[in-house]
Amino acid sequence: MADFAIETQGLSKRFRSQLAVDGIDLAVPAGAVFGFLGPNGSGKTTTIRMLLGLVAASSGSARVLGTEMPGGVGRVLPRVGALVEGPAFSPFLSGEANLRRFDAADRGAPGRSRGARVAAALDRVGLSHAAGKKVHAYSLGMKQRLGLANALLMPRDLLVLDEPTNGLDPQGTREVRGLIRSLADDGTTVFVSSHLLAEVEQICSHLAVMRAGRLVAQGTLDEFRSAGDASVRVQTPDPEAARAVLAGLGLELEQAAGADAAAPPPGGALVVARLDERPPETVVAALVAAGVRVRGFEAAHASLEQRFVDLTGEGFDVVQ
Ligand SMILES: Nc1ncnc2c1ncn2[C@@H]1O[C@H](COP(=O)(O)OP(=O)(O)OP(=O)(O)O)[C@@H](O)[C@H]1O
Repeated sequence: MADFAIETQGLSKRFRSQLAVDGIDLAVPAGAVFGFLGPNGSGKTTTIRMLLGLVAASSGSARVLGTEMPGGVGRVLPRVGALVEGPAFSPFLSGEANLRRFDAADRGAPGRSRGARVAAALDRVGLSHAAGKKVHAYSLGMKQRLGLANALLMPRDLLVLDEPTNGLDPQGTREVRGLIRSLADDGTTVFVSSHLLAEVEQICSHLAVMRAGRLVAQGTLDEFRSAGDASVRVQTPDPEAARAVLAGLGLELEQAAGADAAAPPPGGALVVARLDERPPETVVAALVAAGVRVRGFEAAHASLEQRFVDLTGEGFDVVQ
């Protein structure tokens, strides 16, 4: 198996005057749960469509499961489960009948075991109870689950999911997260796009961030977490003295979010400064040496959310 499940070089897509995807170099390690994050319109779906051979790239190259696309599409796609803009289900057939039709269209899927395969896929996405219901009576979330079940009919090496929790309620979202985790535990590489930071943060081992067609960052979740600016937060009854010590060390003081200078909390006021390269313990030592009473001390990197706002220039919907 290739080291990378997906690899692109300079992959671009132009729609008339608009460069929807602008020369991206993606590297999705085999076995990763890879979050493809970006605001609406940043080029995620267009990238996914190029990876699956649904739309031709304007320039650049893409390898999926070690095979050049779109040339290898016939060999690669049977190993890839995809959920992209919901498959075209027939509204007047039941969920089960729809899945049977999709399964029958897959030449690699043996007919004898079709019933068991369809039942297992429905069960995996929690739709067994609605198997016989016609799809036009499904809610958006149920249709989304059916799309997932379709992607899961056969064992896959790679799952490509475009906004898989779109339309799901919080319970459904949790279930899909759990499902993605269990698939990843089975060794499947999962490439999942989202505009919800909270969603990918909880399930992904790796992230890439898109902004206006460009890939602005990619790496492991841990790399993202430790890449942001760090700060120190000091809880003290001597805020003025603490500020003087921090400023004396050359650290830039920041406004403490939520701190109310007029009414310091019983534990003392919160003093926050941006940390440079020095180890945080040297800051504690300087505070103590200056006689500042330290009741609480925390050195932390900027939140992942702040990092994404910095990278994309806009906020993410972090509520889910
Ligand atoms: N077929 C098309 N013709 C013209 N422009 C398109 C086409 N498909 C996408 N675009 C444009 O390309 C840009 C990127 O769209 P894309 O759907 O890839 O973004 P996205 O990150 O998936 O956003 P969303 O989360 O809203 O789906 C958008 O400005 C979109 O309007």
